[in-house]
Order: sequence, then C-alpha cells, then structure tokens
Amino acid sequence: ANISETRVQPRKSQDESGYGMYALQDIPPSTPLFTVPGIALLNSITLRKHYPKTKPGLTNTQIIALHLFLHRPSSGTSKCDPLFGPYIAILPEDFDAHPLTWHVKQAFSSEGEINGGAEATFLSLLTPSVSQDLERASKAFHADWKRVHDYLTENLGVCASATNPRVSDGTGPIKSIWDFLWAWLNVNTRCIYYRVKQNRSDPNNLTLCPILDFANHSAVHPTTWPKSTRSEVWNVAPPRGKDHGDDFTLLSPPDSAVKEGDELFLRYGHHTNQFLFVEYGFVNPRTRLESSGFGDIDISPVVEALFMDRGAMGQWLKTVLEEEGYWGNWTLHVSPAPAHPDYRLTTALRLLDSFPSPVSDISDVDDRDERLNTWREAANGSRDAISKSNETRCRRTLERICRGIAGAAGSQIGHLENVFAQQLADASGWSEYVKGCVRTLWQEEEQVALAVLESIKMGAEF
Ligand SMILES: C[S@@+](CC[C@H](N)C(=O)[O-])C[C@H]1O[C@@H](n2cnc3c(N)ncnc32)[C@H](O)[C@@H]1O
Repeated sequence: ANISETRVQPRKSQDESGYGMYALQDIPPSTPLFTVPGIALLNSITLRKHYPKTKPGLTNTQIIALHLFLHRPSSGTSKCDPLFGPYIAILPEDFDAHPLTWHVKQAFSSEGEINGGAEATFLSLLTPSVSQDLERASKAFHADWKRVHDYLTENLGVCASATNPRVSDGTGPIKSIWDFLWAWLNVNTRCIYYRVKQNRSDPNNLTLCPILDFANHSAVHPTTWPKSTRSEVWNVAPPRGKDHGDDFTLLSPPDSAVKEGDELFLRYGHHTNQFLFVEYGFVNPRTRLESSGFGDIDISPVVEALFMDRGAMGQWLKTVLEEEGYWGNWTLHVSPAPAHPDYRLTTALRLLDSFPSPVSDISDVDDRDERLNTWREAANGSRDAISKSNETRCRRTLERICRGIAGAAGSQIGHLENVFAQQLADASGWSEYVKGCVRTLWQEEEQVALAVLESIKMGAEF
C-alpha cells in the first residue's frame, strides 16, 4: 500500500533521541503531513486473518508483538516478512538502554542464565518509584510473553512460518524471550491510539504506524496531531469483516507554522519523567523545567513504607484506603505554586494521622467508626479538615517525608557519579545517556521535595 506524498522525513536527531520526524518544506498550521492507508498499519485488524483463532483472543499488544517477534530481522538471513518487511527492517535494532531490558535480564542472571553485571548496577541506582513501576511493566511483559508462548505451543505451524531463524528452527518459541522483549518494547514505545474497538477507551485501540513512529515526544514544542478518523467522528469501531481500519492522517501543529528542517513532535501524554523512563526509556531534560512535566513526582513507595511500619494497624488503614480508592499513586507537584502534595496524598496522610502511633491494634480504638466518618467527610469535601491537630500532624509527616526524599536524593546523586566513574565507565556506548536520565530523576526528586518543604515553611495552604 502506498503512503501518500509526505511533507516529512525521518532523520537522525541532533541529541540522543535517535531518529526524529523532520519537515521537508515550510508547512502552514493544521496541514496534512502524510496519510498512511489503513492496510499499511500494523494492528489486530490487519494481522488477525493471518493467524489461527484462539480463545480468549490475543490482545492487540500480544498480536502485534507476536508478529514482530516472528519476523525480527536477523543478520544471518535475508528473509523478511512478506506483509510488513520493509517497515520491520527499520525498527530499532535493540533496546539495551531500556530499563525493562535490565529488569528482565536481571531476573535471568539471578537464575544463573546470563551475566547481569552492568544491568544489575543500573537497576540499583534507580529511584524507588521507578523501581516499583518497573515491576508493573515487567509483570505486563511476562504475562504477554506467557500468553503468546502458550499460543505458539498450541499452534506450532505459526512458528514454522517465521522469518526469524531463532523461532523457525524447530525448537519452538521457548528460547526466544529476548526476541519477544524486542517486539514488545517496539509495541510499547511506538504504538499510538487508533480505533479498532467499539468502546473508545478499550486498551486494544492501538496501532503501529509507519513514519509517525519516528516522532519524538515533546511537552514544550507545538505538536502534531492525528486527524480524526471516520471511526472516531462517528464513534464506531471499523466494520467487522473488513481487513483494515481507517486511513491515518497526521496534521501539522494547529497554531504554528513549521519551517523546512524543523523537527516535528508528538505529545505522548501528560506523563511524569518517572513514567516516561519506565515506558519509553527517556526523560524530559531539566532545562525545560516548568511546562515540561519536570516537577511532578510519584512518591508512593515512601508513603507505603510509612503505613507498613505501623504493622497490623497500617494493614488495616491500607484496606480502608483501597476500599475508598485512595491507596497509592501519591504525588508531589512544583506547579501551580506553591509546591504541594496532591489531594490523594493529603487524604491518605489525614487517615494515617487520625490513628496516630503508638496505637498498633485497631481493636484498641473505641471510636474508630467516628474517626473514619470524620475522615470520609474531609475526603469528600463536606468538611475542610479533620481537626487542627490532625492538620498539624499531617504537615509534620509530610515534612518528614520530604526531608527523607531530599536527603536520599542528595546522597544518591553523589553515589551515582562514583559508581559510573568506577564501575560503569566502559559498560557500553549508552551508559552516559543512562547516567543523565537517572541523574535527572534524582535531581527532580530533590528539587520537588525541597520545594514542598519551602511551602510548608512558608505556611502555604494545600
Ligand atoms: C516512537 S519512537 C520515536 C522515534 C525514535 N527516536 C527512533 O529513533 O526510532 C519513541 C522512542 O524515541 C525516543 N524518544 C522519544 N522522544 C524523546 C525525547 N524527547 N527525548 C529522548 N528520547 C526520546 C525514546 O527512546 C522512545 O522510546
């Protein structure tokens, strides 16, 4: 299928973001940059007729990753996928610098299968919330690998059709987790939203899209945006039985013209640096502070530890917060000023401090229902606060949390420099890049925590 005449081309970026999408000419606002026909997009609609059916069906992530896995280019062969070969040939060669790769490798090295060396060290230098979120990403990866592995074991003929020699060599998919990781990370870092399902918010609404997937993320530059497809306009899934969905057109930024040679960006979403690093393997640089998303941190692991330190009482409080939808996802923000905790965190701390130490057993608290009701009223906004003393204790707890985060960040930044100088200097071509990302993550922890401490000192209302 032909892609329409395009006004952009992929080119190596000046910085470390790999390839980017660049304007071939001056382009006015809201102008179509290119159109990719539905048949040239890689998604469940274009792929499903090539694979035996299964129940439950493979998710869109699983089927796209399966297809890339079967056709990962290999230096030992010139064979390529007859459907999407030219597109697959220009995907990144590897994801060695991606933190999920280190995580998966470390699990194997602890089983003695590979030497986890530098990767284990990189992992040990990450911030607590990045480490925690990496567990989530790793679980999702392993669940998809298990499902695809089971599918291939039931459908060995699919392996025989692979152009990836490590999959088609007759040993089955067993040994090829690294090829699947490469495939899965391509899906995770390059897919965009695209309607394949009836429900607009179905997580299966995604596709790989040639050319567009060279667009880097920016939270500060004017960004390109997809033209609404027919399915989006009419709020319907593409008709059943069709072998492709709608064509995909990308438009130039709506409110600014682009000059020939400019890089064109996409906004991947309003994400924290912690999330960008776990999902995509990069962070917004610190120099683009304010509007770039630098200045928002998730501190859930630190707060979780406070609850767990309270033993049985902490467990009970956790159950309450889970039931009421306030457990986890606790954040601090630099802007809008004054730097502040988010409402979820304030609400969780109010509960923690409604049952202060040293009480460790909930059955010792006679008025527990009364305390819970007061907390609920504050949580749902029918009262401003629980009490003056509760507010004071919460602020002290928050102060303690922020001091801990800023202190840990300060010492980790120094530690990081030493470890990179002594152990990782020659680890790989990208270790400087990784050091920059990890240092930015720690600096952000330090700056946000210090900013919230300043707010507390100034008596800011949250
Ligand atoms: C959809 S691809 C974009 C094209 C990619 N740069 C390439 O060379 O193929 C997404 C990946 O590009 C990189 N990337 C995107 N935006 C970036 C940015 N602002 N800074 C650094 N790397 C970025 C990350 O590695 C991310 O996983």
